[in-house]
Amino acid sequence: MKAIPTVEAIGKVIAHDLTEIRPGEFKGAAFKKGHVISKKDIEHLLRIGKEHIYVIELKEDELHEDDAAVSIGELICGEGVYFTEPSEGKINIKAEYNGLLKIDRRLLDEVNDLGEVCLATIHGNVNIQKDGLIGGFRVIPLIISKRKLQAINDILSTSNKPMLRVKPFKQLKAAIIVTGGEVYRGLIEDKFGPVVKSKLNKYNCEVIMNTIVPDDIDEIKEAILEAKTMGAEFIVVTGGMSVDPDDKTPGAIKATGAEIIAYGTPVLPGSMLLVSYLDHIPVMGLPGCVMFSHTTAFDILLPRVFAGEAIERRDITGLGYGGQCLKCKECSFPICHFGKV
Ligand SMILES: Nc1nc2c(c(=O)[nH]1)N[C@H]1C(S)=C(S)[C@@H](COP(=O)(O)OP(=O)(O)OC[C@H]3O[C@@H](n4cnc5c(N)ncnc54)[C@H](O)[C@@H]3O)O[C@H]1N2
Ligand code: MOO
Repeated sequence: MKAIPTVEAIGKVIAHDLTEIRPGEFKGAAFKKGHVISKKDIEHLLRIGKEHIYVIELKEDELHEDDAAVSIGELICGEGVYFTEPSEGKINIKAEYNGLLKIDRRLLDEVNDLGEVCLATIHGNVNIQKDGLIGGFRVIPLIISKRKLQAINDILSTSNKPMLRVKPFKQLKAAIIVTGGEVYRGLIEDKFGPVVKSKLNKYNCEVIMNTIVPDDIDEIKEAILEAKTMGAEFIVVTGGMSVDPDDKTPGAIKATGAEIIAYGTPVLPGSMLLVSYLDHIPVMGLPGCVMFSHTTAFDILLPRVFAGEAIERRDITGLGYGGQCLKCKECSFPICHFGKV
């Protein structure tokens, strides 16, 4: 810190907040610590009685916190991610459009581990809305060494993908196949199809087939294969997922030749969910709880399906940590721990 005449301070960084009081009108910081003094500020500074001020002198290899935040924002924000103007050294990081938020956790941890920086985010793999807040970045001190910026750059260059990205959702054609003899015979009204449809509609999805079949392996299998022939890019089969003799859905999905990624997910509700791929088309078996519960394993996986991600076994088995829904009175998912790993 160094005291200099105010008239010589253009381009210098103010070392602490400077208070202005205009009786009956205003009391507060006229200039914040860290502010870079411009020509138009000089008159204002003199008006509040500052003929000399303490400034921080940036050395050749140092950066002001605002400049550091902008430089790092440019390094970490990839496709579909933008950041706001720095304010008090902090940028907010937001989504350019709706999509699946991807965060490289290793890069995030390594950057924070450097010290003197703070990069905080929400969890990844969630459906993020346009302009939704992804996180914030600031450097901890008022000035930071350019070497730190280089170190961050070095960490980020160990990956061929940016740390933060938003994958746009695809407009998939979907098929809903409702199983259950009681529904097929009209003993009860189908309540499952509409629940699934409304969940798919949130992703601008076109439902090209919506059919009801009895608990019969061949009929369910044929319906799945027909959906594929019709051009379905996502096939959902409801009901018949547990252990009763009439529960035929897992067997029927298998009989189509689909590769079963997981039958059973460590998620409650949603434990009996099945994820498979039939020639790269995701085919899911949905247990009764998806109709009954507000939020289940199905909601956790949907954004990934619509972003075109291939779901692997480890993606499913890793859901146990954070896989218990607390069934809050008002569901705030995805703004909760559910489905976050
Ligand atoms: N012994 C065990 N029993 C159950 C287990 C288990 O692990 N061991 N898991 C439970 C869990 S978890 C769930 S979830 C359900 C899964 O049920 P299913 O997917 O087999 O559902 P269904 O038996 O087909 O139906 C259950 C219930 O829901 C009604 N239903 C089904 N489809 C429709 C529809 N389209 N519209 C209206 N209502 C529908 C159906 O009539 C039944 O009442 O299994 C537990 N059991
Ligand atoms: O598939 Mo069930 O949730 O766990 O109710």
